[in-house]
Amino acid sequence: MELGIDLGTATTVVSDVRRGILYDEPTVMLVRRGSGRRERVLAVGREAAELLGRAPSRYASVRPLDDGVVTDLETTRTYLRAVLRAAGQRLWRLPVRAVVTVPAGSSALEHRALLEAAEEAGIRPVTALDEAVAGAVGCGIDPLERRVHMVVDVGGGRSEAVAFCYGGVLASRTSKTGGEEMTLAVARYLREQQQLLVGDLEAEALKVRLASAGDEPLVVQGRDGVTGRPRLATVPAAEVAGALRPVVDEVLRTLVPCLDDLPPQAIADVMGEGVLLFGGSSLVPGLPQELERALGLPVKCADEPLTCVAEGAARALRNRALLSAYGRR
Ligand SMILES: Nc1ncnc2c1ncn2[C@@H]1O[C@H](COP(=O)(O)OP(=O)(O)OP(=O)(O)O)[C@@H](O)[C@H]1O
Repeated sequence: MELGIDLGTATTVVSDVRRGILYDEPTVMLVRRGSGRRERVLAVGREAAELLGRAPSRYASVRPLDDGVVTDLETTRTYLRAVLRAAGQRLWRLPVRAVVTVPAGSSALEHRALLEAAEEAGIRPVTALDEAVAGAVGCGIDPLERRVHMVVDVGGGRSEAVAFCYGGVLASRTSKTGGEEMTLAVARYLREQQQLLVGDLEAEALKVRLASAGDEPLVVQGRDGVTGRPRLATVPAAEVAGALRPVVDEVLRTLVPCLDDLPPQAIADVMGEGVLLFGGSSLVPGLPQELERALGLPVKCADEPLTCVAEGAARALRNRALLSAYGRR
């Protein structure tokens, strides 16, 4: 199997060179931790997310990444094994080689930890590639060109702006703010303005529904903050959007100065071509327009903002020149 693996803070996407997307589920697993015994995985991905808050107390939910970075080697290895099984590796019993993506702002130690966990999970050879470069490849850009390209990736745990050309990164900026902060902002708004307590899953679902709500009010279920009883609330879409605004502003404030590090010719290239935008949180209504205004440059949204990174990583696997220029070992 030749895989591109986008191991994101919120979502893990696995793409196979020939078969396309094999796995696209939340980055979470449910494990049983016994005294002295090894961790046993009860569920991974969507199934684990659905059991959050419902599973018996001897099970623990584990998220292997924090702000896009591996927190624990053993947990990440166990998680990757479970993902490969769910993606059908056991069925085919094929050796796996892969490109795994890492944030451009991750340190050598951080990406080495991910590579080590992947190797221990049986993925060999494995190369790390910046998410921004992989996403660009997934959208049909050739990062080996002389022309400068700039991409903005607004993900779950972090957001990045990266400019690159001719096999090298020219400038990058990282914000440890993304979709998860936006979800927290929605939950805070419901608690403070609507006196409604909701879990992370409900708050995230409300945030995602905003993209298709237009001006229609949104209905959300939770627990009344005063009586503790279940209650439905109808909230104006504009108020939910307003709750997201400070988080979006914070992301833009950190990413836009990436332009300051570029020479004038590079800006001219980006101006001609436009900035490519992807990542799940780029789907927040109005974000592309806000980014365009803040950068003063045209912004193009990826057709597949949630899967282009994994698809690009899988494609990069067969491009030796690209991997020797941008790959990290
Ligand atoms: N329609 C939508 N509107 C708003 N946010 C969305 C939408 N769809 C997905 N998201 C958010 O996108 C985020 C996941 O995006 P993505 O998969 O690009 O991030 P990731 O790769 O998991 O994280 P990171 O790159 O930060 O490690 C989640 O926070 C999710 O709530």
